[in-house]
Amino acid sequence: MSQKIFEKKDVRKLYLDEQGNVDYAKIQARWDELKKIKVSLGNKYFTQQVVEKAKTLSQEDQQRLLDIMIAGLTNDDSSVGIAATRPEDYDFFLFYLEPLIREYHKIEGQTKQEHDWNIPVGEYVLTKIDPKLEKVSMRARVARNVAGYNLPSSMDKDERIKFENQMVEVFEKFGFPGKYHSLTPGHKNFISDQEADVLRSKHFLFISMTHDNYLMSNGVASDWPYGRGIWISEDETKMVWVGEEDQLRIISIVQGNDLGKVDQSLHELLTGIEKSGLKFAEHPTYGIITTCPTNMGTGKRQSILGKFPNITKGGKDEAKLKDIAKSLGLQARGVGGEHSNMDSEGTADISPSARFGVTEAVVTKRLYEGLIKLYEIERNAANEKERQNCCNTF
Ligand SMILES: Nc1ncnc2c1ncn2[C@@H]1O[C@H](COP(=O)(O)OP(=O)(O)OP(=O)(O)O)[C@@H](O)[C@H]1O
Repeated sequence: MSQKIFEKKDVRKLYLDEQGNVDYAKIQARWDELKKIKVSLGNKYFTQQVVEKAKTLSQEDQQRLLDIMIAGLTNDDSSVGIAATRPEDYDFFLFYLEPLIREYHKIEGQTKQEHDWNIPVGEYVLTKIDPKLEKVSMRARVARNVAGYNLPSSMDKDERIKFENQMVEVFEKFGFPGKYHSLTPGHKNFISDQEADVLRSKHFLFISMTHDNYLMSNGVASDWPYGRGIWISEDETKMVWVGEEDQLRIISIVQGNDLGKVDQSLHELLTGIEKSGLKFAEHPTYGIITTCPTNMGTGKRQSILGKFPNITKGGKDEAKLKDIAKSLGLQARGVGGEHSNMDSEGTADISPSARFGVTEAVVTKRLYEGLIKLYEIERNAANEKERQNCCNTF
């Protein structure tokens, strides 16, 4: 089922009865089928108790619950499979979502998300790890959604366009020199496919969402490319994605070696957007509200693009780097982000995995401390290779 691209409007019909009401028998049959392939968290926590509680809700709310888990029902390889439809889902459907969020983020007890952007500049300097790390591509992003709007999975075309236009007004007034580039046909800032591809080749703009069966089936990619675009600062270090998995992805990319500088740049941009009057959706316990519950907490992901030719054996053994990174609390992705490959130099996007229960400052600290260990393992792998080459010559 996950091989072809399915649209939300078609997929959801599979789980409705003849009257157009949610059909729990059909949902359960599909979850049972998937249990033989892979058990996503959405599947695991769709218990009989959840079904009983769901049946007490209005039909409209039952359909919202179906929409929340529809990507998990559609995709055989789903690990979580959940996308919230509105910020309120994290209260209204907590009877289903809470255990799932707690398991994913390994939350024990009464942990509550705290924020701290107090990141020292000059402390997390990559050349202290290795003098060769003079000019590294460093990126940090936060996900944000604006209170009062639906989340991208349930926005309709008009709402997407309205949101984009509200953001254009913010960009025109918020004081950072830069330009908004829109993918919306007919928009005053419209850019062609070729111009969009240039921005993608620089790692600035997101790829078309219509090839992603998760984003298509849960509706995040609906109405593509309406309401989508990117604002980029004049010096190309700050950017804002509009209309991707979250309404906003606020990003900084800096070439250098001080991790604190990319945070400083990101925080300036975030504060500038906040000052424009936008109020971001936030949960009192789970922090920043994001479409996917895996990003809840800080909503922050911070990475560097690093080369690990020895661990990966020239990019051929990506799994080894991924396993080592995981053991250090880090995630290794390919050069083009999630689901992409590393290159022949073993270039990977390395970021800390934790999103919830750590502050923004701790994310940076974790990245730095993880990199100290990862580069040590890379050096050891290089030494080992040299030793073997040397022995082989005798
Ligand atoms: N340190 C970095 N320097 C430059 N570009 C980067 C860096 N890290 C990631 N990127 C680029 O950012 C883009 C987005 O990556 P990706 O979609 O994996 O992550 P994301 O925006 O954090 O969202 P998500 O985690 O939801 O997938 C990709 O093009 C990726 O290559």
